[in-house]
Amino acid sequence: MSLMSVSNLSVRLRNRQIFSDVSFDIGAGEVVGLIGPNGAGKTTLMRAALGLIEHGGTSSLAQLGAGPRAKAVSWMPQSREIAWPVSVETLVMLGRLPHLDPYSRPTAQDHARVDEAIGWMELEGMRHRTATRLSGGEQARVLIARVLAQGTPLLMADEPIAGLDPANQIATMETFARLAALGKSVLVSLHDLGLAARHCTRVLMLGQGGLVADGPAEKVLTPERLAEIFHITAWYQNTDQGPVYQPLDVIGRGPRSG
Ligand SMILES: Nc1ncnc2c1ncn2[C@@H]1O[C@H](COP(=O)(O)OP(=O)(O)OP(=O)(O)O)[C@@H](O)[C@H]1O
Repeated sequence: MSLMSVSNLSVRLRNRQIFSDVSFDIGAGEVVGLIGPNGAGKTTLMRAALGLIEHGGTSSLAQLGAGPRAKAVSWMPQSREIAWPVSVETLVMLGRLPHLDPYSRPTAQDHARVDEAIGWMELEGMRHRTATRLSGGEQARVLIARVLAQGTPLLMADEPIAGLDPANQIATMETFARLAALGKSVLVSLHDLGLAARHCTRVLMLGQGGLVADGPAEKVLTPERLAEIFHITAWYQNTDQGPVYQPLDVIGRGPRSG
């Protein structure tokens, strides 16, 4: 079953072609990592696929009306601003808005989804704290909980683990894997190639102008592509604890001194 499908997607911004001819499907049970250097167009691709910006080609999500789309996909943008000084619990409940009847209070099911999301992101101890007074990383985890509470089959998140400490980065990627085990899917942009290799079932690599590779990490993260697209070398080993990638050096610049 396809949860999203984009076909020949292209975006032009201010007379500059950001990417073109991007096509892929996401089925149930996938954690898809979207990688690419700064400016490659990861955010633009996700926003176009959601129908938030003008694009060429087709996207199944962009074709939905706002109501059905909010039940099909939850979206965590890169900006982490929390505008209102509400409690963590209230903020996570905002994820239930697409399901709430405007004239009635949240149901037991809404509360159960909020409790589940708070549990997944290990936020129980901060449930009653004011969200705007949390640290940047804590706020990010609350915002992830909000999209989890939305309970959609597909979650799309733009660099959700940026700014999280290593334990919370790993825990968040493991939460995505748990969602996939339940038949949901996640499309997540990230810069950490090691975490992408370890936790994503599939990796989409975006280069200047379009998609350059789509497949399992060990097939996508070849030395040639790391050199050509990311301008780095990396150490790779398939260990008994899974694949390990460690970026080593910038090609053409050599190690930095001082
Ligand atoms: N509103 C806009 N008008 C013009 N150009 C834009 C606009 N938004 C983004 N761009 C350009 O589109 C390109 C892709 O940007 P985008 O934010 O999608 O990249 P990204 O891969 O998400 O980058 P990063 O890893 O730095 O977050 C960049 O060159 C950017 O300058």
